[in-house]
Amino acid sequence: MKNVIEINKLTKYYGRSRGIIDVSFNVKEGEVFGFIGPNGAGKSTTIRTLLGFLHPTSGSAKIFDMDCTNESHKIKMNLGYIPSEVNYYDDMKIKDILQYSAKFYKKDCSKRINYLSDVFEVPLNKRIEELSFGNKKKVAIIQALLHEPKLLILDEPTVGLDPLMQNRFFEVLREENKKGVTIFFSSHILSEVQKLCTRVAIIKEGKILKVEEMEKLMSDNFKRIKLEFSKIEMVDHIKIPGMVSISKNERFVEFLYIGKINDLIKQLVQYDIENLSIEDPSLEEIFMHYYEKEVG
Ligand SMILES: Nc1ncnc2c1ncn2[C@@H]1O[C@H](COP(=O)(O)OP(=O)(O)OP(=O)(O)O)[C@@H](O)[C@H]1O
Repeated sequence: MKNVIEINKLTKYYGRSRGIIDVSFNVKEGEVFGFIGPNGAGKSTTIRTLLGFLHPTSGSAKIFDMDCTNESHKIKMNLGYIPSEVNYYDDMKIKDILQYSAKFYKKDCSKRINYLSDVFEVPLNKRIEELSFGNKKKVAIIQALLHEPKLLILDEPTVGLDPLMQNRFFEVLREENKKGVTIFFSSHILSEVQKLCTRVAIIKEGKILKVEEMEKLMSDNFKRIKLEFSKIEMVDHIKIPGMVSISKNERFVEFLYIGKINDLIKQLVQYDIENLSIEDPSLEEIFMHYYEKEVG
């Protein structure tokens, strides 16, 4: 499978302050790739460099094998971008904004505009100033999709959408992905990333901490263990190497376990346990774990 996005040692300094340092990863054709990190980690800097809005200090970024700085215009013919914040001229009608956008791609997008405005219930004849924040976001979504791009770069795309519209948006993304569209999905909402993405990059303080298949990230990581003891006194005696984030409540103990399940079971036989459950943690927990590990 060929790479749609190739980022190689990408570094961006804003004057003396760090944006991103030595960021390298690839996104393959047809992937739904998640990009996650805490505030100020460098997600927007990476995205803005991909879009040609920022020039890198060093390193390179390519989309469709074209340089993101020098060939941005050509790249954009096949790229759809949803920004986290949307700004439009207030007095323009939605249909005029969308038709104006469509002209850039030199193709007739009217059918697609009508289809998408039906899906997202966008009133094409209204002016921007009449719209709520969420409805403006929907206009940005249509704008990103109207020319049927091969790559979608999404920066916090669901912020402002109500749950119904979020679901519709995900349905549309799945449809697009089935048609072969590659999706680069940057989000703070980790449950969304977990639901949608097949691979994920974690960025922190400008550097990539990990690039991993979602399934592997979820299964190779720690597990969430829940134990129920027969007697409340036993709860205080539980001590197993590899247990972290422990919480105790009456006869119940919950913790995250890092290590081999076999080793855990060997340790558990010494306790009188009534019930046991082993679950995969959420992406949120994994993310917090990486974050805490780095900080601590
Ligand atoms: N225009 C700028 N001038 C100076 N520093 C900047 C500028 N834009 C971003 N930075 C710095 O670059 C670093 C990365 O910021 P960036 O906006 O890329 O992070 P982010 O991961 O998108 O954060 P958030 O999730 O809060 O949007 C931060 O330390 C930020 O302060």
